[in-house]
Amino acid sequence: MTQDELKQAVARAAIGYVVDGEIIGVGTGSTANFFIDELAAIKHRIKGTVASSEATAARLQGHGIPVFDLNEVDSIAVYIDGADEIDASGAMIKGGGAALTREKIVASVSKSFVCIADGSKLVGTLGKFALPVEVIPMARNAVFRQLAALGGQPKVRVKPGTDEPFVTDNGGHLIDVAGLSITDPVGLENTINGITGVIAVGLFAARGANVCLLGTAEGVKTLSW
Ligand SMILES: O=C(CO)[C@H](O)[C@H](O)COP(=O)(O)O
Repeated sequence: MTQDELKQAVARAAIGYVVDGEIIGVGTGSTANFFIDELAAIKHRIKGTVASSEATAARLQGHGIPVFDLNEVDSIAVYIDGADEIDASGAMIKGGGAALTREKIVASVSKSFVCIADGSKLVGTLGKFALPVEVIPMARNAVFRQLAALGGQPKVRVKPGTDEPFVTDNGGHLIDVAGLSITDPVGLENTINGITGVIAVGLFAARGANVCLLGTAEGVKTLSW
């Protein structure tokens, strides 16, 4: 099976976690896009969605699926999203698609987090994928120096084909930190959250996944915490 077929399989399996009549939180990225396309077929069963990025909102709306502003919503039944890496405890690195801050916000008000990922995303120790950190633009270099002091190799994410910093949906800049071996995900999440100028770090450990639907050649495996 191709990686896209594995992503499609977990996206389809995630439909089983959609709660009828409720608001569903929807993540960002290629796996989440497969999920949105599956959700379109059962859109009449849900009240609507909250999107974790402008791109996700546009895809949902393109399917005629209602998208609510988070400020209009009291609670979200389930949040369904991909990951760049997930470990055996359900801790994740996210933000390869630049949506980490809104993903973290939507996940934080959701009753459960269902991670959908192809099998390549399951790792023993987080950190092979460079850890994204969203920062306030004026603090970019100050945060960069503090991230370097933690032992990684930070790099400012740029707009494709330019030397200009990439700008997120929130107007933030991104620093991707390579070379970290994250043996204490909750501790590192707290440490990076404590750096002034950081908007959010793409470590989802204090609040990790409750379920992971993992696409493998042998079928979709379910991990739960
Ligand atoms: O965190 C994310 C976006 O900010 C995505 O969930 C993550 O990058 C995985 O993407 P994909 O499903 O395309 O592999």
